[in-house]
Amino acid sequence: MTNYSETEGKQYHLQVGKGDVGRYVILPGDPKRCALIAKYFDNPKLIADSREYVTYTGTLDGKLVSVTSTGIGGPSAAIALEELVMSGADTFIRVGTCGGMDVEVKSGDLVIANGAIRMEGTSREYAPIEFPAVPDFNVTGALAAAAKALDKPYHVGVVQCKDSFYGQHSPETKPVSYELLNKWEAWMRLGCKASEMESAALFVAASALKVRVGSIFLVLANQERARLGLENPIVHDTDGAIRTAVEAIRLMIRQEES
Ligand SMILES: O=P(O)(O)O[C@H]1O[C@H](CO)[C@@H](O)[C@H]1O
Ligand SMILES: O=c1cc[nH]c(=O)[nH]1
Repeated sequence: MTNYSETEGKQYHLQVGKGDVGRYVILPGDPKRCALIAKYFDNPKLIADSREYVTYTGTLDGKLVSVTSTGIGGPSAAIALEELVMSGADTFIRVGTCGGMDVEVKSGDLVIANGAIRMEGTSREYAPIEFPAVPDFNVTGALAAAAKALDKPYHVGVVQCKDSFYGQHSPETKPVSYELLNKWEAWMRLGCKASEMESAALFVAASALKVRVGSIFLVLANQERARLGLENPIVHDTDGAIRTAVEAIRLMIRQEES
C-alpha cells in the first residue's frame, strides 16, 4: 500500500515528523496567526511551511510546545490533527475566531467551547451523528481557569460548526444556507454561544484518535446584536485568546508535574 502519511520521517501534508513537535500543540486556522503565537514560546523555530500548514516549535516552562495552522474547515483541520498525532502530539488547543450568536456574547469577548454542533461533514466520517462532539474536560478547565486568571471576559458553552462560512452570513444578518435557516432559531433558543468551522471535526476526530482537544475563540462580532441594533463593532485582535491558550498550557504543564 502506498504510504502517503510518511516520507523520510515527515508527514505528507504538514512536513513534520517525530521529534519536531511537542506534546502540546496550539491550532489556529489562519497560518499568519502562527508567528503571533510562537512569539510567546521560548526559542521558537519555524519547522515547516507546507500548504496551509505552518508549524513552529519552542518551549514553555522547559517543555516542547508547537503551533500548527489548520486552514479553514473540518477536512484540513482533521488532517492536521491526524498528522500531529502521528508525530507524537496528544494535547491540542484550537485558537480561532468566531461569530457570536447569544446576544450576551459581544465583540472582543472570548468563547470556550464545551460542545460543538456537528453541522459539518468531516466528523461524520469519524463517528455516527449520535456521538457528541465534546472537548477534553481538562483542557477546557485549563482554558477557563486561564481566562479567569488573566481577567478576560469569557463565555463557556456550545458552538455551532458548519462547512459554509457564507451560509452563516447574509446582508440581513440571517443565515442563508437552507439547513442553517431551518435550525438557526433552535440553536439560538438553546443558548448556542457562537459559530465557527473546525471544532466539531476536531472534537470527534480527537475522540477517535484518543487525544485531547479544547477550543477558545475571539468573538469578531455578533450578527444577532447587529440584527437588534445593539453595539457591535468588528474586532480582529486575537492576542487575548492566544495569551489565554498559552497560560492554559502552562497550567496543564504544572498539573502534569505535581
Ligand atoms: O480564525 P480561524 O481560526 O480560521 O476560524 C474561523 O475563521 C474562518 C472563517 O473566516 C474559519 O476557519 C472559522 O472557524
Ligand atoms: O461569523 C463568523 C466569524 C468567524 N468565523 C465564522 O465561522 N463565523
